[in-house]
Amino acid sequence: RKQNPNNKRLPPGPKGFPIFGSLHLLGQLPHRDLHKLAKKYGSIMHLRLGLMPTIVVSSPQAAELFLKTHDLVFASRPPLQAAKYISYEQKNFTFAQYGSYWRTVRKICILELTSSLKINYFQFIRTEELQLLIDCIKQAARARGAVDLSAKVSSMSADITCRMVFGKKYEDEEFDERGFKTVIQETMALAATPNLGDYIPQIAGLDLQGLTKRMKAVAKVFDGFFEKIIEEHIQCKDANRSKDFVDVMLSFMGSEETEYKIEREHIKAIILDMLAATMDTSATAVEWALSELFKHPEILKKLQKELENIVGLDSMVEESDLDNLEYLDMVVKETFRLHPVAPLLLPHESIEDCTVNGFHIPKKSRVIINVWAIGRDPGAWKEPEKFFPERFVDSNIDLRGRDFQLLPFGSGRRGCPGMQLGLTIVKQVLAQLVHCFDWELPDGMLPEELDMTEEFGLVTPRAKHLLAIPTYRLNK
Ligand code: HEM
Repeated sequence: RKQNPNNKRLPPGPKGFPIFGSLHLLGQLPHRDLHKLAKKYGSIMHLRLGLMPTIVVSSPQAAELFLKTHDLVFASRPPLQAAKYISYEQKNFTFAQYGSYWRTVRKICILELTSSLKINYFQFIRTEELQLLIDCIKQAARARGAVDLSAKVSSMSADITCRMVFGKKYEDEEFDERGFKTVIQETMALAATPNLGDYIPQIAGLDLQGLTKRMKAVAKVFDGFFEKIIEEHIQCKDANRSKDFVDVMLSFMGSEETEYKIEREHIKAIILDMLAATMDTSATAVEWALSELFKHPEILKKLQKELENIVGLDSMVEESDLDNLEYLDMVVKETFRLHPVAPLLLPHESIEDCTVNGFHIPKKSRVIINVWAIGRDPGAWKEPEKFFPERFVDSNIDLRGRDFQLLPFGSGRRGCPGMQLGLTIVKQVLAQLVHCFDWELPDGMLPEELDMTEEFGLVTPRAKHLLAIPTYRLNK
């Protein structure tokens, strides 16, 4: 039983070494390491990572205590090095500390980007970009060539995001010689790499891992790009151009309307947030769903049958069909259960001391919700390792954060504000790819041979890109 200096009972957990604590217990896939540790120490576990008290939550019941019962106490974010160097000293929204700035920005973003009204308004962008992807895959089908689905879906997702946020697409070269997608991915990877400076702040300045240097380099690329976009928006005199997210954010610049004066740096930080939050998340979910379907051809067939019955082989899937596709909904839920896009959500931080389940949780503890482990909790799920969408037949469990055994979008105050938009993109893209094409793995690979290794990051995609050969299957 661990005690803190005031004799209050901390949750159980490994003892750890002086200074480094239990950092050595985390490897390449921390969600799996933490899952193993939770099996030994319990669903509310205390670790010291470096000098930082960290609480790891690994069951639906425990998640409910942190994200619902005591939601307000755990609604802040820790000050991470990545937010400092990449997100303009934490001026962004995703990593903002709990308080009125975060509240204001959250309100603006929901109103301008993720409300039902805006989701409907942006529908034409999703339809056009998805059509381009389907046309490109049709060409590959004619040539009997393999398609890099990971690359194609994520580049389409980047184009959708750019059009919603900036009002237009940018060519990769306009951004940086490495391309948009690569730099965003490097940024996400940098943000997710355990940074000694986050755990032992006293040595952050030494940059022992060279991460600060790399973060400053990507931040410079983004800054140049955002400056260009902001200038383009300010200079544009076309009165007929419809307003995009950047225009809206610019209209708040310098305004006294909000409690905080929103400056150029805030806007750049928030734009980056929106790009990072939208681009990779939906594409990664589609990539995992397709991987599971290719691994389970009978489930793929069943989904195609549903699409045939509801949509028919004479037409493509419309967004208005999505509500009628029950099996698609189950496939998406099952994918999120086994492959939550952000397996540890984003880190939360406690605003004050709190007692949870009899355990003392000190102020400024970092709280990690291991939704990857929760999706595999044998107390909540039968045969948890099995990909089995039918488990959702006659079940009310949904993805909205009310059912704590399935939390791919988090829950409570810090839950994902883009869930509806993300789900619409994931379902529509997945349904269209499965409806328009039959798929075969390349080089005679058998479904069971498909590699499912993950690459951990804030967003955790497949380690190896997903390749498959399409055959067009619609009548026209
Ligand atoms: C499939 C798609 C998506 C998934 C799986 C996803 C998942 C998540 C998760 C797990 C969190 C962290 C929740 C927490 O820390 O408790 C989050 C936060 C967030 N998401 Fe999403 N997301 C998706 C799409 C989007 C989209 C399309 C947007 C739109 C702009 C968005 C914007 C955000 C923002 C701004 C936050 C930070 C919220 C805050 O700190 O208050 N997400 N998302």
